[in-house]
Amino acid sequence: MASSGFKGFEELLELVFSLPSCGGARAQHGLRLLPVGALREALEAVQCAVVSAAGNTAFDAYVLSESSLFVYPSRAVLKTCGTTRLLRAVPVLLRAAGDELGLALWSCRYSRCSYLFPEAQPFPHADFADEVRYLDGAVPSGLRFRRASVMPASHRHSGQNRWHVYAASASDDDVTGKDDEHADGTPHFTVDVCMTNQDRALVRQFFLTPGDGRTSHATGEAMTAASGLGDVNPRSLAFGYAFAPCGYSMNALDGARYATVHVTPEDGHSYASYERGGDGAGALASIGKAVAVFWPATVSVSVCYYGTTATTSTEGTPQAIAAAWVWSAVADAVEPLGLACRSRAAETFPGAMTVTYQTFTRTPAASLDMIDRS
Ligand SMILES: C[S@@+](CC[C@H](N)C(=O)[O-])C[C@H]1O[C@@H](n2cnc3c(N)ncnc32)[C@H](O)[C@@H]1O
Repeated sequence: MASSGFKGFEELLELVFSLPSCGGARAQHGLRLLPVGALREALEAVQCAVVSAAGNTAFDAYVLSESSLFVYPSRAVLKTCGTTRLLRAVPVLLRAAGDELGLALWSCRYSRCSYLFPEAQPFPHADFADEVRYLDGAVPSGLRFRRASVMPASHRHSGQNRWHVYAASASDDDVTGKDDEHADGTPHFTVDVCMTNQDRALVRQFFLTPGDGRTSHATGEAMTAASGLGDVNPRSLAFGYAFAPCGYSMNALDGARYATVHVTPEDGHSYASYERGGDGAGALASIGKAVAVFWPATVSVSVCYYGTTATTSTEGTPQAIAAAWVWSAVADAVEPLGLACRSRAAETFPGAMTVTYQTFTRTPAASLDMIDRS
């Protein structure tokens, strides 16, 4: 943990592998067949550990001491925070997937917001240029389409949060056909919400009560229900975990869709994140509910989606969705909570991936009464 407090914004890594086309267990279960020892080695390199695990027919979900890991047959999504070294997992996972399962990397995506305490980060995380160099050296040369960017391109003011994205792909076409989530036609869409300066009374719910003799899982479950987080994605099965003396992490599973929430409630550097991967409409609709749980003074929302499969025309054919449509859907979810959009950006990356980024701050006229908690 950073000496100046928990660092807030997490970093997110998504690795997508090509599954064998010949059928069999490796094609069906892919990365889910990785030995426990390989996952442990990757997490040791990152300097975090599993505190809780769950799974369904589509994927495995792990709550970590520092955030979360999701393992699908062809995809690993690793989110970490604090002073972990997320990128150290890349060579370990690539080697294990190749040696143990014969799987080759198809695409890599890394993203993060500006750090609250960049000086507390270990190499290569203190500087985005170092992170990009590290990733360029770690991913196979066959991923020849590569791009790194910081959004928005220019600062409006010092201290403005910006979204850092690196993507590398074996193809410049839409990669979603490689993704197990698409086997059932579900489009690939990830929403990342970062919230700071939450309402103090609301985040007090994520402190343990002195003398509470329950387990971290039981208290986490109670926090999920009491905070309203359990209603954000009501169809999903949520696994909450309470840290001592405060802090909360939760993974939720709903078919091939995941959601994850991480809360640092300490005064002075309070932070919460909400991420949901899966279908576009459901993910966008859930943003407002997640923000309402924390009522933060500042919010940033990043949406990542793949070009041609995110929506369907009236004729039933896939069509690209415009970044402007995503901006407007995000604003419709967040602005009724008394937050106003301060900046927005959109860029395309290898693999026909589009990333949008918007920042919002609470308006002077906003009040908690604007939130419908029914
Ligand atoms: C739930 S994690 C979420 C991290 C979040 N992504 C961040 O960077 O702020 C952090 C919260 O759990 C608390 N915590 C307590 N023990 C912890 C531990 N062993 N590892 C990580 N966090 C711990 C921290 O004080 C903090 O409030």
